[in-house]
Amino acid sequence: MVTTSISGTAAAAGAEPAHPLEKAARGIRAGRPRPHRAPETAVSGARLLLSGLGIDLEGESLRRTPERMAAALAELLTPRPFELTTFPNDGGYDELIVARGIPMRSLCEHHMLPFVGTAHIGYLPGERILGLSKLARVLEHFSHRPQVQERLTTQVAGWLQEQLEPAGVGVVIEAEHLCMTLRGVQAPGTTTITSSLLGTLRDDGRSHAEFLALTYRR
Ligand SMILES: Nc1nc2c(ncn2[C@@H]2O[C@H](COP(=O)(O)OP(=O)(O)OP(=O)(O)O)[C@@H](O)[C@H]2O)c(=O)[nH]1
Ligand SMILES: [Zn+2]
Repeated sequence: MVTTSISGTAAAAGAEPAHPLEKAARGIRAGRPRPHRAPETAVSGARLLLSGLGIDLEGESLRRTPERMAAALAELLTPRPFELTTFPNDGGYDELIVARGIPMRSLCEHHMLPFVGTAHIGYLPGERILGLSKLARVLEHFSHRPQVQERLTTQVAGWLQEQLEPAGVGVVIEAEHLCMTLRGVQAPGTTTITSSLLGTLRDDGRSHAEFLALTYRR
């Protein structure tokens, strides 16, 4: 079973906005808890960072921006808990199971900017098969932390191999790193492809080729 490893803490409430429409919107939202709150130290840090960059935080629109910014980052760094549901492989299914095109987003640990793309995750089953949604949940679990794409790819593959004990596992991720396309070298359109193949998918030529053919099909 996988459980949440990071949890947000309550941030200080922002000043009550003056505009009646905004008050009404807050009233509508009041029935449900804000999904993510960042610690006050993170809110203070965001305020300091923005001020240091010369951004004027006075005024209704920007007054709560440090709180929102810290909460947004907390959201991106907090995986949702889930249970790993598996079933007996009663039918003796022994071909590949591949979830293609799973959307992924994570934060590059060097710049704390998003990298965004798709993942293809598959395995060759052993004694048990996995609830299909769990392939996407495992990806989300390892995406919600400061990451590099290579580590994310190997963590997802390694974890599935360890927990499910299949005959083989394959993970391919293709992502755009905003730190590379929006800033710095500014190479728009560049995507990075990483892969991790374990067990039969690594060692057996036919399985290896079949997995890559399935994942690279457009
Ligand atoms: N290997 C790897 N590198 C990454 C990943 N995400 C970002 N990077 C790179 O991390 C490197 C950090 O390099 P630095 O030279 O310290 O940072 P920088 O001065 O901002 O570099 P530029 O991005 O080239 O402007 C950059 O080359 C990024 O492209 C990733 O997932 N994997
Ligand atoms: Zn980066």
